[in-house]
Amino acid sequence: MMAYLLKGVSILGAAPTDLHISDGVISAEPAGQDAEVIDASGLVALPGLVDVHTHLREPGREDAETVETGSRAAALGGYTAVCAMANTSPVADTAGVVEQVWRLGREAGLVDVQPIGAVTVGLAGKQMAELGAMASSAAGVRIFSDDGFCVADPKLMRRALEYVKAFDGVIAQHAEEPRLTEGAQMHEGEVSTRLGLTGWPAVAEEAIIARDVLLAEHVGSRLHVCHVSTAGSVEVLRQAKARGVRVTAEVTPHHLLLTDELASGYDPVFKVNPPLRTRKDVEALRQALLDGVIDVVATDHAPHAVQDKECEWSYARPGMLGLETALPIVLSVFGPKWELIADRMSIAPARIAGLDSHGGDLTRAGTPANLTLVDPAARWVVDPAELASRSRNTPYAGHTLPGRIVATFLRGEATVLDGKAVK
Ligand SMILES: NC(=O)N[C@@H](CC(=O)O)C(=O)O
Ligand SMILES: [Zn+2]
Repeated sequence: MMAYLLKGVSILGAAPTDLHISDGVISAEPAGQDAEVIDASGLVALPGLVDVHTHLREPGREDAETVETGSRAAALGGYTAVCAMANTSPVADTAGVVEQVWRLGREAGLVDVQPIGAVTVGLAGKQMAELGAMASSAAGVRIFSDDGFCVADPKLMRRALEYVKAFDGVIAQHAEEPRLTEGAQMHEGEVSTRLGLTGWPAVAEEAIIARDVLLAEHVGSRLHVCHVSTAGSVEVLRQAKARGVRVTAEVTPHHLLLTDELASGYDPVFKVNPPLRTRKDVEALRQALLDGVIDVVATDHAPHAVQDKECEWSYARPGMLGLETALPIVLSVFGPKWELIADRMSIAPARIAGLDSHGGDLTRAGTPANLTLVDPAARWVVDPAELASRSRNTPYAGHTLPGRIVATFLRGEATVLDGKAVK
């Protein structure tokens, strides 16, 4: 096993120090002659990023992404763990499928791939999937979600919340009241009116979150809200948290930056669920992340094949890439608030997902060496053709972003060095 000496690194923005990695952990002692020395002056070390919402598309849509290509994109983005959403084909609604995804993740060996299990059979919202079997499988599923679809039936949602309580699982809800979003193409507001496109009203998200925090409170179980996108949702969450409801929430980098105005050009790269909202929503989401009302940044990395994205707006699939641009976008929005970034992108998501070996304290000997090195001074231009993802649907093509991932380590082994994936 390789040993590393990161010379002059700044841990979370603190004064430069030497960081030793050996035997897969942070070490107090230099490893000796054999350690590979990395000049880390000017670089910031963060605990490896953890994404609680990634679409890897395998099995079923390997033309858009595979566990391996998505894992590589993740490592290059500074991630050491990703939670793979269940909306694959077949759906990850049995122990067999989640174990398959988990095994493919191990084989790729670039990040820890933690499968998310479906809440309902086939994501159809009718019958509960075998949550217990997925939880006790080799994959050890902790998060369950029908993401892509909402668990709209309140009785099913209640039962699922009750069921996962037994093994401290969590239901991650894609909050969208389907009756309020029929035919929706974008956020309902001034821009949709001008463009003549059917709108996805904010209340379709807020009504489900309001219902679900009440259900979670009633049951005393854990709820996680996926990709929160509106100012009203933030207020519902703020009140629920103040009452002590066991709810956590995520926001995507794109909802922290982009607005519905971008639909005006009819470029489907900006079509996503939930839709890009207004400047007021963006401001509320930023404040909520700072306040901790929103716990984590999650990418909702949603790769799509060219034919599913480079077509007319109404036919295009919703979703955008996220893994390779998440940290730079967060850095561009908040600046070098490293403690905040480490908490919202590593420590809190690791806690939500139950990934105990991630999000650790890099100043403590014995912490598993899951970390990433960022060059905050480096700026780079996003070129979709250069991304490791198998898909090209980044909304940031041509944008100059701050912050380059220089190296990533998974249990002390480099997965990225000099900004390149090692395999
Ligand atoms: N976010 C998206 O627009 N799309 C996701 C599903 C989802 O997260 O809702 C996808 O799987 O493509
Ligand atoms: Zn979703």
